[in-house]
Amino acid sequence: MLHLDRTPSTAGNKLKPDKFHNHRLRSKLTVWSFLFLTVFLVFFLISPSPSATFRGQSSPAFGGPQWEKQIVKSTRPRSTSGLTVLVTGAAGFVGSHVSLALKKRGDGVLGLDNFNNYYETSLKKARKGLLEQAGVFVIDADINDKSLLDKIFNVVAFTHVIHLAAQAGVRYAMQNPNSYVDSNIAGFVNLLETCKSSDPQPAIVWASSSSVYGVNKKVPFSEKDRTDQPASLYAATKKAGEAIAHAYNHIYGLSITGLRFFTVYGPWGRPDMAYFFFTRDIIRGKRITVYEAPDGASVARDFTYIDDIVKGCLAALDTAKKSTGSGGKKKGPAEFRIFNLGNTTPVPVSRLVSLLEKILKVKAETKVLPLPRNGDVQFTHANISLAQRELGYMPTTDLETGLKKFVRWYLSYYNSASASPSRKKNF
Ligand SMILES: O=C(O)[C@H]1O[C@H](OP(=O)(O)OP(=O)(O)OC[C@H]2O[C@@H](n3ccc(=O)[nH]c3=O)[C@H](O)[C@@H]2O)[C@H](O)[C@@H](O)[C@@H]1O
Repeated sequence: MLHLDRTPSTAGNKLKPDKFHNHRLRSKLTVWSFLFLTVFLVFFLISPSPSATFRGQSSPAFGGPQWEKQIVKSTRPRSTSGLTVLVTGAAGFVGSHVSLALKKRGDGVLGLDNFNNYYETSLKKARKGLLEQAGVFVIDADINDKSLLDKIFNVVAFTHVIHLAAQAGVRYAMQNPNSYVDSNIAGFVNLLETCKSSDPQPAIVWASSSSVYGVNKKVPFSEKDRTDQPASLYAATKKAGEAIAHAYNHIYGLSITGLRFFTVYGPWGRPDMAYFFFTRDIIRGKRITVYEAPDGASVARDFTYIDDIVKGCLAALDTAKKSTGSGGKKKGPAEFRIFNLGNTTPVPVSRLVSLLEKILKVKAETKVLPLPRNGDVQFTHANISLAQRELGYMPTTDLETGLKKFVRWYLSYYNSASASPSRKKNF
């Protein structure tokens, strides 16, 4: 309040110069504030937002001679007839198995994975550990990072790309729809953009899904059946992927093979899948929810064991014809294929539960609920005659045998995980 006391009580001539001075000061301040705001706005507009960083900016950590050396070493095939393959989603379930199988038979392999936290990242890191032991270098990056992809393709002339990076899971799409669009559509387009511009263009094999058959009633599902009735956003993005793949094949001469996987399970699997969390919950004595169809009919899946899927993936790579274009220009028609990779023996979910009870020797606490409208379909069943004919694909593992292998892995992985930090068991 003291300053108020010092204010002249009467206005007079003495006030005039002050008034003038104050006015100039105010204009100066206005100009400077305006300049400051402009600079701030310009800076704000040109600096990348967090989502832009996710969608396309390259991390400065990538690059340099040491990094390139690791890539070259990892992608060098053992013999001149070997493939040079980029595996996206390499720290994922199918990706890690496929990467190891390729490396084991002598192909050159580079892995790419964004290690997102859709499920426990420690499991993804453990898979990466196995790949590193086998000599596969895995880059921690997103398929939406265009400049990173371009950098990798500048270092290596890939003969093949197997694209397994995706946002998986049918039910999670209701919680996080954008994640499906980012990975399964935007990310796929980004990868195809790099592939189409590269010289030579690689042949591409990628993971579609049995879910594209949606609410179809005719079984077994054949590649010729309609796929325009998806029951989940996940299925819709996989169907969109198939359409996008066709466009890139048509315009740029990319050789593309889509594989419709049917509920793949096995060791090093995905914790978001029913067989995996049923096992965990049964062991812990936690109640599991088993869905049944509204009319009391069973809900069934054509569960397919991981080793069978890996054989299908390798056969798809080996039989893929070369892309015909180069540097973004088509030079002739290129191969476009789609195959079902299933087991051909649908099993009710109730049977999955009783098999787990038998293997674990624990009675499951179950709650039966009608199949909710959350993206799940009532049944899947693959007709695999096309894959049989063209790829020599023949699944050999029934659900009980596969689940035994899964449970053995599960117990050893999680027991040793709690006992020691190193979980370097072999596949
Ligand atoms: O075939 C495919 O393409 C898809 O297979 C699986 O999807 P899904 O077959 O639904 O596998 P789970 O989520 O493991 O469900 C298996 C079965 O268990 C049932 N379920 C699931 C969860 C639950 O709490 N209770 C239950 O009975 C489901 O209705 C379904 O019939 C994968 O999660 C998808 O990523 C993949 O694309």
